[in-house]
Amino acid sequence: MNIAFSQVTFAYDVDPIIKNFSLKVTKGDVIGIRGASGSGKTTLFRLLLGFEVPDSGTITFDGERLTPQKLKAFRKNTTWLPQDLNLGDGKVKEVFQYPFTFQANKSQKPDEKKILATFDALGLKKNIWDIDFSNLSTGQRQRVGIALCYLLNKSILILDEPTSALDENSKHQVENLLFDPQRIILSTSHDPWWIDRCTQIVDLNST
Ligand SMILES: Nc1ncnc2c1ncn2[C@@H]1O[C@H](COP(=O)(O)OP(=O)(O)OP(=O)(O)O)[C@@H](O)[C@H]1O
Repeated sequence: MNIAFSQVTFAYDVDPIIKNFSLKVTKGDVIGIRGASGSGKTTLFRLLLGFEVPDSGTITFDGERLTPQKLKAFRKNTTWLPQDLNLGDGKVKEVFQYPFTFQANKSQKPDEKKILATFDALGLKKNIWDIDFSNLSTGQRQRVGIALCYLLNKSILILDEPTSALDENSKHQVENLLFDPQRIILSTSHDPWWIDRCTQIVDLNST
């Protein structure tokens, strides 16, 4: 499994946000993208997921360009965890199940026991099960999102600042749950702890 950006340039308007950007990623890689606010970190993910199209250059998955059909296969293998996850209205026990109702995720549907064991590993208490997702703290929402990433069990993870609201113990749990030699992780992070654990660091300030 591999992903490659080759000489990718992209502008929303006139000035390119991404200029001649190249990156090769293979199974087992944990990519840490850092850069100032507005340097284009989220834009890179949007290009990869096909929400934007490069003005020039190519993005490939397993050596093939991301045509609409290839993109479908790519997204099926991918979970994107945004920095401020919003699972919608409802108690955690309701909204957490929602992604598992999608066709691509049905086979991974966990039972309550497995979900609560994952929550426990991330230091989330059982009582959050009955709390409205929107009433959770930022750090709790982030850990619920990490639990979701773990249980969806996809081979590509796109993580936006995955440890920004976590204490050190929770960070170790994230590493235990998500790092996998069979998986690609693409992340943005300003957290030195996380960056230290990345196999490749991309600095958008210097491109
Ligand atoms: N849909 C859009 N239309 C026009 N400009 C956009 C759009 N989305 C983002 N931009 C601009 O593109 C630049 C890069 O934005 P992007 O969100 O990729 O940065 P970022 O590095 O992820 O920032 P942050 O760390 O603040 O999340 C910014 O100047 C932003 O204003």
